Amino acid sequence: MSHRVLVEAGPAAGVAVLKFRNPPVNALSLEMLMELVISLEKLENDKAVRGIVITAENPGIFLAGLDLTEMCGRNPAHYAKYWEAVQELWLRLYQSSKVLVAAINGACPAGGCLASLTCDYRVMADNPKYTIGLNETQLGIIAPFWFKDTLVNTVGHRAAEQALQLGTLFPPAKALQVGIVDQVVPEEQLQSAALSVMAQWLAIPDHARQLTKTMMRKPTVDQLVKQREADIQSFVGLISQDSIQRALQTYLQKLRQKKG
Ligand SMILES: CCCCCCCCC/C=C/C(=O)SCCNC(=O)CCNC(=O)[C@H](O)C(C)(C)COP(=O)(O)OP(=O)(O)OC[C@H]1O[C@@H](n2cnc3c(N)ncnc32)[C@H](O)[C@@H]1OP(=O)(O)O
Repeated sequence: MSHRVLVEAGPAAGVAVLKFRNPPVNALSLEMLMELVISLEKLENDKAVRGIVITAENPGIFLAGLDLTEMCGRNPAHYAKYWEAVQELWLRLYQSSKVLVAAINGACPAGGCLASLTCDYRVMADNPKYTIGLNETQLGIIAPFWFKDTLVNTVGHRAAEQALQLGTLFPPAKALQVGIVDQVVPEEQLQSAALSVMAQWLAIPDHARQLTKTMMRKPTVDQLVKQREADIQSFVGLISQDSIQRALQTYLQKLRQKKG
């Protein structure tokens, strides 16, 4: 049974809705990653499902990204296991044969942004409190090459370079301008807008759309597939460094103090 991921039949035939529900912030813990991978595998094998809307159960936070506590103060074996799960989720999402539409109803930093970038289309709620982007540099860490490639494939090289170096978190209107999201709609219309876009994509014959998607994405996927183990080792090496651990601890501390 999945606790952190809710899968519901959508209101339209052939559409499922996958909802994140991992309080307080929908961080991608190891358990959450594993549950997502299992849910996606089930959906992938379900012939009745042609499209998946991905959203958060509770508006406010779409996905807070990777769980920082999985990357702090753990041992190398844990880091390796965690990173393999992050890779696995990206591979499942990016290679999904289904139409994926992200209905972004909250904050969407780093790993959250990455997850939405694997979708075929992103609709974001027009709430200035919500931001989206790969903000890794702001944490003193570096987005791995396949995070970078996913962004480049979406917004182009120049916009990706600037966004990545600055670790920019874009509010909705700016995100639309840069092309990180495809559409911004009033918050109360988010789900209906996502479903209406889904209907447009589902009007295309599956096999033609799927082969086209594979053609577009395969070179990026192959880059990771051919060096998965090296990518894990590189992550473990970097994340274990004292300076990186200190940077992450400081960032977590800042998040916690923000409240007091
Ligand atoms: C060179 C080397 C390269 C090595 C290569 C490294 C590559 C790694 C790539 C990394 C990818 C990532 O996704 S890194 C993660 C990036 N994520 C972020 O920067 C998001 C940080 N979070 C936020 O901005 C905010 O929390 C936000 C999501 C907007 C929600 O704000 P709110 O005010 O509603 O809630 P908060 O009070 O801030 O948070 C509630 C609690 O959740 C915790 N929390 C928040 N985000 C968390 C997170 N991602 N992981 C764990 N815990 C988190 C807070 O600490 C609080 O804990 P308590 O105080 O204890 O209750």
